[in-house]
Amino acid sequence: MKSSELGCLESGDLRISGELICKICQDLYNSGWVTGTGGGITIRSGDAIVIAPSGVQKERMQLEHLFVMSLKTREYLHKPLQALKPSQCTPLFLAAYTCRDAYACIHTHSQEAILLSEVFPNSDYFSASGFEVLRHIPRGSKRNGFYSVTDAVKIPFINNTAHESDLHDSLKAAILAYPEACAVIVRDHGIYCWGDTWQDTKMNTEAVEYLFQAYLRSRKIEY
Ligand SMILES: CSCCC(=O)C(=O)COP(=O)(O)O
Ligand SMILES: [Zn+2]
Repeated sequence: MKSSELGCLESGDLRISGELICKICQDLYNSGWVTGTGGGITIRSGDAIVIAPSGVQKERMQLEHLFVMSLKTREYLHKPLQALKPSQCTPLFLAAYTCRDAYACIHTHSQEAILLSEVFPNSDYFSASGFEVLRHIPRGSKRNGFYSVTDAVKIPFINNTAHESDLHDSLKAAILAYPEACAVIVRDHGIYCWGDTWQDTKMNTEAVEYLFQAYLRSRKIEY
């Protein structure tokens, strides 16, 4: 790959963000959260956002597969030379950027999100209290502080749709309705989780998914 074919991904913060997207997707794959091309991540650099391509094995992506879009104009500043399409998650990622001024957003296809959808078939949100990991989950943004062990976190559910992009309106409504949530659960599909930096987004995702695992295992012990 000639470096000139990378366009604005060739150097600087955008290259760093692109390399992070490829590396973090390997981490997410190893956690079982982005298998079978599902899931993904976007990272912002100023007004530009770096987006993964659609329908590819996210754990095997390289810089030359990525897209760069202007958050302001929504025009693509760079597209890969290969015939790839931007992730179907792009409209959902944009909702996290515009509604929460996020600096990154992760979409997982975790099995725990699916199991919680079954445990709470009619609830508007998932709620849990009494777990130490709550201290690692921000109240929407770390600017608002973090939950305490005795607080009850609320993470909203939205119903899944036939196409990822059809989730946009319900995801945006849930983000706005639950200002103290840093994630939304898409029933029988996965989660969208965001943060004030890429590090916070990765940590928030790990904390939320850990909470789901601990909650589900604690219920299994009850039985
Ligand atoms: C087979 S996964 C269907 C799309 C989806 O839910 C997803 O998370 C990944 O979409 P992408 O366009 O990024 O492959
Ligand atoms: Zn998905």
